[in-house]
Amino acid sequence: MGKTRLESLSEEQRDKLDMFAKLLTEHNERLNLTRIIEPEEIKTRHFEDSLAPLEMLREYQQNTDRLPALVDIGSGGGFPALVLAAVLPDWHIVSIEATGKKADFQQIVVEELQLMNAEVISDRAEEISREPEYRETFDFALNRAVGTVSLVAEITGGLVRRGGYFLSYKGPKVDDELKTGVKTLKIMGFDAPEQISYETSDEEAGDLRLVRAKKIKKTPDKYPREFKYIKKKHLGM
Ligand SMILES: C[S@@+](CC[C@H](N)C(=O)[O-])C[C@H]1O[C@@H](n2cnc3c(N)ncnc32)[C@H](O)[C@@H]1O
Repeated sequence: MGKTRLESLSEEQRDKLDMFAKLLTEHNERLNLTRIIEPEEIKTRHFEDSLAPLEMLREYQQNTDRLPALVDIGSGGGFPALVLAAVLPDWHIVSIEATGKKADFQQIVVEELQLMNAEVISDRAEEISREPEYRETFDFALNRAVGTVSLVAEITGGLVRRGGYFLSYKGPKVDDELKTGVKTLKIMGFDAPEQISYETSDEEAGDLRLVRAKKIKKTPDKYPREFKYIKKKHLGM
């Protein structure tokens, strides 16, 4: 394999990620942020994995004359949102996390790493998705390990501007999820999704894929529904 995504970062960016790993280890026992605690695993399974769309995001940035914005929902201990914020200083990065103590930890990371481009919101993504301030404003809406494509598409679809993208970090089970997910994405205003395989230097990581769909139409105002309805019956089922 050529240079890993981590090796291609600047020394300053790698120092920030080292500081992030230290904070994660220090706070993990009290907050139960992650089961991944070995330093090498934090590097590959959290940092390198979070950086999977880095080239795609850089390319998108080169083709826009605005400062781009990205939202990550259900970011837990800050993945992928704050890793991307540490290496993409020109992007405005919003991290939405429902559990208050995890969002508080992320705020500590933002302050310690001086991530001026990052904003942490302690709330449910479907609530923020209905807010006019955020509705249809993001170039990318990301999610990793939050729920099925259908569930996250309804929760985040309304946050994406036309021409922007839905992006989900997934594994081989996604083929099954996409049976309903494709329909949900269409209802939310997206084109048919594509799958992009990627690797990290963790040889046991298995089959890793990014699912990406482009927003081509405005999301109908009635979505997302309240969470109890989303959970009861996925859109597109
Ligand atoms: C399994 S963790 C994944 C954390 C992180 N994305 C990662 O990959 O390490 C899922 C997180 O999503 C959060 N979450 C679940 N539903 C959410 C929602 N509707 N809005 C915001 N956060 C949500 C949970 O609180 C939890 O921290």
